Amino acid sequence: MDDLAARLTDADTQPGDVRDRALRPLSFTDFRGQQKAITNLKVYVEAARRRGEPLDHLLLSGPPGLGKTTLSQIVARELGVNFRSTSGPIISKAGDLAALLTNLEPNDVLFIDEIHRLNPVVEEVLYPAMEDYELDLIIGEGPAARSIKIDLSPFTLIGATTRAGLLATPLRDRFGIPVRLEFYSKEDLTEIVVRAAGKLGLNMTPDGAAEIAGRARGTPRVAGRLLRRVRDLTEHDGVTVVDAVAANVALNRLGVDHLGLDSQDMRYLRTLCDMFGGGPVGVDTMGAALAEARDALEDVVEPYLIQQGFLMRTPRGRVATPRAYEHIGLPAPMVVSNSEFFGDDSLDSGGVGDV
Ligand SMILES: Nc1ncnc2c1ncn2[C@@H]1O[C@H](COP(=O)(O)OP(=O)(O)OP(=O)(O)O)[C@@H](O)[C@H]1O
Ligand SMILES: [Mg+2]
Repeated sequence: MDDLAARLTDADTQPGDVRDRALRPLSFTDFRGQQKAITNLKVYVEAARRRGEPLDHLLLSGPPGLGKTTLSQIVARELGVNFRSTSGPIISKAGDLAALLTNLEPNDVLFIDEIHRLNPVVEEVLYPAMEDYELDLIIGEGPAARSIKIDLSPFTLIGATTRAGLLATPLRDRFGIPVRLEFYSKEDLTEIVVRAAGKLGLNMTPDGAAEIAGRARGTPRVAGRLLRRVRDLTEHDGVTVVDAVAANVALNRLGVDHLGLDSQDMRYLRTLCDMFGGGPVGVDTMGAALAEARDALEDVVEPYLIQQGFLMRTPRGRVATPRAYEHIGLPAPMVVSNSEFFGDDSLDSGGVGDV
């Protein structure tokens, strides 16, 4: 396969994405989608600002590229406070966190990205800080060790995570405002693309934007990346107005089909349906057939195929759905019984190595 890490359709951030910063919405008004979450957040932010108090601690969770970092910056800006940013794996010692916290001004936002990757020792320090704006630190070692308390300015912690399930319960419970970001509708993504095209100075029709939105896997980061590539290709071809036809031509050249599947996805589905009769087949076998690591398939290729109903993970291995056959233009096999899909009860995932 081509380099999985450099896929156009990958929701995770890539080195080229730094240019996206120019496209970042800077206010609630600029931010499209996530209607429910935004409506509530606006009310809380407004209330906190009016009272001159810090906003309650906010936990943003959801898949990569949906706007957690963007939204955190917007919240700080709308609150009119400083935005200090760090990330779970960077804070290795309690002292590092203490330094960050003691440098905050009243009501500032401290943003901790990938908060599920905080060191447990650091996490312990965070609890009293979040609850009472107090630091409990142990200075020294052995008999000379003593504990000291330091008062902190009131602040708002914004945690972001793609894996909310990995957060320790005591930490999760200390966030007054949990917000889960959802995949974007095609309509919202279309608006996002229209706006971003405007910022890039690209003459794009709403139809053209909708073509990109439909293939962006519900993810603004992917939409932005596709938009930039479409701009490159159409500019090169001397296209002055990017309408649906022009966008379509460019996207097909990029190898992203109308459902957002790229050549790697198609190769996965063809291998599963053609070579292995639609499964069930173990993921290690799929990995060997495609010359890919199991992890890469599980984390990078399969989630979107499952979400789109092309693939099922069963105790006996991967199984293609009729929709997968339809999409790659092969006749689906006759009826497959339930037991074939779900395997035997005794074959629980623990018992089968290659699932
Ligand atoms: N609602 C939105 N409207 C417009 N652009 C958006 C929106 N949400 C995200 N974006 C754009 O998508 C890109 C990715 O957003 P962001 O970095 O905030 O995602 P994230 O959830 O923090 O991802 P990760 O989990 O990888 O940290 C950014 O370039 C941002 O400008
Ligand atoms: Mg982020």
